[in-house]
Amino acid sequence: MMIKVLIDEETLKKRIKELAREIEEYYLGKTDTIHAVCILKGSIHFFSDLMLNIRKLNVKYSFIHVSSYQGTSSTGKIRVKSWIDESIHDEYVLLVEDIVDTGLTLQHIVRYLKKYNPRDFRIVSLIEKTVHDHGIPLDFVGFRVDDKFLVGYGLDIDEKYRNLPYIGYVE
Ligand SMILES: O=P(O)(O)OC[C@H]1O[C@H](OP(=O)(O)OP(=O)(O)O)[C@H](O)[C@@H]1O
Ligand SMILES: Nc1nc2[nH]cnc2c(=O)[nH]1
Repeated sequence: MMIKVLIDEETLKKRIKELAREIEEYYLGKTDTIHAVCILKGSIHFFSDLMLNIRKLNVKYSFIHVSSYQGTSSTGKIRVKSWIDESIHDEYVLLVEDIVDTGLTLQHIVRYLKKYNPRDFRIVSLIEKTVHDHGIPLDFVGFRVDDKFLVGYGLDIDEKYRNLPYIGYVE
């Protein structure tokens, strides 16, 4: 399969630093500690790089593992492989997602996380696809991309390409 570079390593790094500043700006004056929730597996690299750039806040980490894609299409069914406990109750929660496409994954996660009654609930996504009206208000977005199936920097096709250091698309 031919992979073309869409967002190179340097552009990713630069934008993630900017996102970290935007996120710090939002929380400073409200709280000194946030609770970041990483959605595995796709968000692993984004989560790690973003958190290493947040310098002005204490950050608690939690991890959720869900999946719904087979090949390049959503099965429409969200499989929850691992979940978190109620420790986000009354906390400033930042949900960290790599990509929002149909929005099904986030809709599911947000619905259940809100039952724990966090004090504040924000979402950051590295990429927002603009083809679907996914209907989820995203607080911080790295890049907006049209209808391409992306790989790399955590994103896969059947578990391949996650370790590419850039974001590419299949021709
Ligand atoms: O908005 P949606 O259409 O629901 O798509 C977005 C989700 O799809 C991918 O996860 P995937 O199911 O491939 O699992 P993975 O993160 O483990 O690769 C991606 O990491 C998002 O979580
Ligand atoms: N790898 C990958 N997973 C996705 N899940 C939803 N959209 C995408 C995409 O473009 N690439």
